[in-house]
Amino acid sequence: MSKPASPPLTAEAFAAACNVSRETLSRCETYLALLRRWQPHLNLVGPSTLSDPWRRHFLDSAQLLPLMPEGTRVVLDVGSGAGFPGLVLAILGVPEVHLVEADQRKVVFLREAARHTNTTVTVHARRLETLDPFPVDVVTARALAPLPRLLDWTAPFLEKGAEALFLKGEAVEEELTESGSAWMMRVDRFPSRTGSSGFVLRLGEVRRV
Ligand SMILES: C[S@@+](CC[C@H](N)C(=O)[O-])C[C@H]1O[C@@H](n2cnc3c(N)ncnc32)[C@H](O)[C@@H]1O
Repeated sequence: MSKPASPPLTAEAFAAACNVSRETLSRCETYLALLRRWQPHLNLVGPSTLSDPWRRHFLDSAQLLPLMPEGTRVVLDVGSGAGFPGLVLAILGVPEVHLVEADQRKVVFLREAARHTNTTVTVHARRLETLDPFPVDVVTARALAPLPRLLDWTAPFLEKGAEALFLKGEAVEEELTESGSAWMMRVDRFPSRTGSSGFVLRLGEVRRV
């Protein structure tokens, strides 16, 4: 028998699960309201995910925070789209967040969402492959590319010592196997806290073989 679907996570349950203050939750609510307003025009996220946004987007993003190395200051989120996970991490207090997004219309949304939520982020309106590397502590990505391509694209940052936190689906083992011949790295997997069949993949000491 298949697992019954969980009821949608409430904003309050998200806040309790992630230890989010009332003020921070209110900024997340502002972000979600803007996302709902822009969604019909830009199709920013899968439409069905908006029936459970606190689980599918906010908890999915926020679960990365406790997996970051202590003292993390700078996060680079690649292929940010509507801002998941990067903008949520900035709202939750990561001091310096860089969002990389190639689609100019999504870039406009990201800048508006940052303005409406009073969040300081740097939005790089370009393809990741054209971004000159700079020191970052953590690289994040969700739904951008299969692992081998993701590693190629983010290597300039990871080979300088950054850790990766990639949100991955259930095919994570196949993706790791495909990457294995080209990369040496420390790998940790964490089952998604959203209850999906996905994983957070944490990679460190990434080196090309
Ligand atoms: C499927 S969406 C995922 C967006 C977001 N991370 C999420 O999970 O909701 C992938 C995003 O990556 C952007 N993108 C794809 N290739 C890119 C690249 N090489 N550099 C920067 N952005 C890219 C696309 O424009 C799109 O917004």
